[in-house]
Amino acid sequence: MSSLPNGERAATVLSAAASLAASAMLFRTIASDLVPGEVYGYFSSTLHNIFRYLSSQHTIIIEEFKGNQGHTVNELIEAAEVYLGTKTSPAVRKLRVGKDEEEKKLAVTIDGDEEIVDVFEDVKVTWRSISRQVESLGFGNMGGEGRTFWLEDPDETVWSEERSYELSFNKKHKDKVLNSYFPYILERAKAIKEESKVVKLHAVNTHHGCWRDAIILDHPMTFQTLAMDSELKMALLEDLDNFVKGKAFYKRMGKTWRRGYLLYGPSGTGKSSLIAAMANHLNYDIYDMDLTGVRSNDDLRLLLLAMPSKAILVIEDVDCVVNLQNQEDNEEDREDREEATTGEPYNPWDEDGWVTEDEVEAENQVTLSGFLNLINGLLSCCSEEQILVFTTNHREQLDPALLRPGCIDMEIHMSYCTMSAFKQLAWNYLGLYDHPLFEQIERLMGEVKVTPAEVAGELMKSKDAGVSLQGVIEFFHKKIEQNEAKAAKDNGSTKGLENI
Ligand SMILES: Nc1ncnc2c1ncn2[C@@H]1O[C@H](COP(=O)(O)OP(=O)(O)OP(=O)(O)O)[C@@H](O)[C@H]1O
Repeated sequence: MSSLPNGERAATVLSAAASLAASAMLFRTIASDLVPGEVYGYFSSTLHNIFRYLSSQHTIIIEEFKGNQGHTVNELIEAAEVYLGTKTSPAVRKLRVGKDEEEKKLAVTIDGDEEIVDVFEDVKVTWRSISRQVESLGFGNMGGEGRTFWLEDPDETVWSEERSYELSFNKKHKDKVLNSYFPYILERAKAIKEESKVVKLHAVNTHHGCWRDAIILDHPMTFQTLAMDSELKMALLEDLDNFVKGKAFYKRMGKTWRRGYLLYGPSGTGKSSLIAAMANHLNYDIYDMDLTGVRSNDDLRLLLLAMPSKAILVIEDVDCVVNLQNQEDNEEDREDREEATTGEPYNPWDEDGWVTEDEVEAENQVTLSGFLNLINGLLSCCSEEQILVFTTNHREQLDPALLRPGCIDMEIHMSYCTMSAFKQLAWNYLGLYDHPLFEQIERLMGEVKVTPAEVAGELMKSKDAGVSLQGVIEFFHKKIEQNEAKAAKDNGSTKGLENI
């Protein structure tokens, strides 16, 4: 046992440690001074390889940028960030949280130097996030997609953060990690982003023949709140879900991964509401195309090509596009008219042998058959996972070409309000399952047709269930009276005609 007092003993220990460190440094300096560089390098890399060989672990590094210039953001690092954001544990001390307007949920990512353990098919993978400050000349990076920026002065230097991930796992699983785990992460990250994305509505910019900047579709309608025949609703939901899962099926059949629906029924029966419910259910954006506003087949082609997958193309009131349906007949009429005016056979060529401007314009006009040819030809090879929805209030006026399978695969009749639809509306607006006045309403519903929109309008007038339902009953009576008055008037005018 030392007989030195405590203070002196500590001083002795410190001075011994200092001299040991100094000796180690001196030894390293002498070794690197005396041993030639190549030999020193050879030994150190051999030692490193021996350690690597002896270790059962394999390490993969995922860097933020890839490519020769190192300016292309690595897709895998972004996918890893999204994926690891769902794998955080209380042990992770630092997280980055953000949300942009186009996301429904918060985006969580790990920040700084952190470690996360993930298990994939019994393979334990340890992730380490590394962030380091790098000096860059002429361009800067603020981290993340598209955040590389060029500086005005190319000689200016900025410091920016560069992220990377280091994964380690048992080396016997190297193939599994490369061939199954990474593709799984890419898929999962895509799905996580899809779940979080908000639904948007795109409309055509008729001046420029392109899609306008989209707006967020904040439509509350869902299949839970939509009032329609419950069997039809179930059938449609099943059809949509089968479509989403049908990639392999469509590929096997050699068919384009696309499904067409026709929604028909009177105004106010919920066709637009159903489209919103479909978009919310699938989380697909809506591309609302007014075909009469599309100037030419060329514009139409570009618009269709610009539509991504997971999209719903909506052509509303397709019966009103009557000119479009008859455009080919109109074309013949135009030629006949010109022949009658000029008294000469119709000639599409000018005196220099060029096709006239009128002719070019007429040729380029959008027609229904042109539209159908485009979606069956061009779209079928350039797109997938798209839904076409046509709506009409007058199914009987549609061109039979449109109703052929391959264009419209399922027809959905949106009918006047039925009792089951009424109950759904009463639940939506008043939170009612049942009420003594329902019986009277059911009886009246057998006497007169009302649309769900009309019923919804009445139910909205009061929060008091009794007052609101009484309002619906009065509405029914008024409608019956109006119908009777109209029938009497029509009857009167027919009798009048008979007497002539
Ligand atoms: N089936 C329904 N379920 C729930 N609400 C409905 C339904 N039908 C109509 N409504 C209500 O009525 C409003 C108008 O309906 P919607 O625009 O969907 O009808 P529509 O058939 O598309 O009419 P239009 O043919 O005139 O475009 C909706 O915003 C909704 O509040």
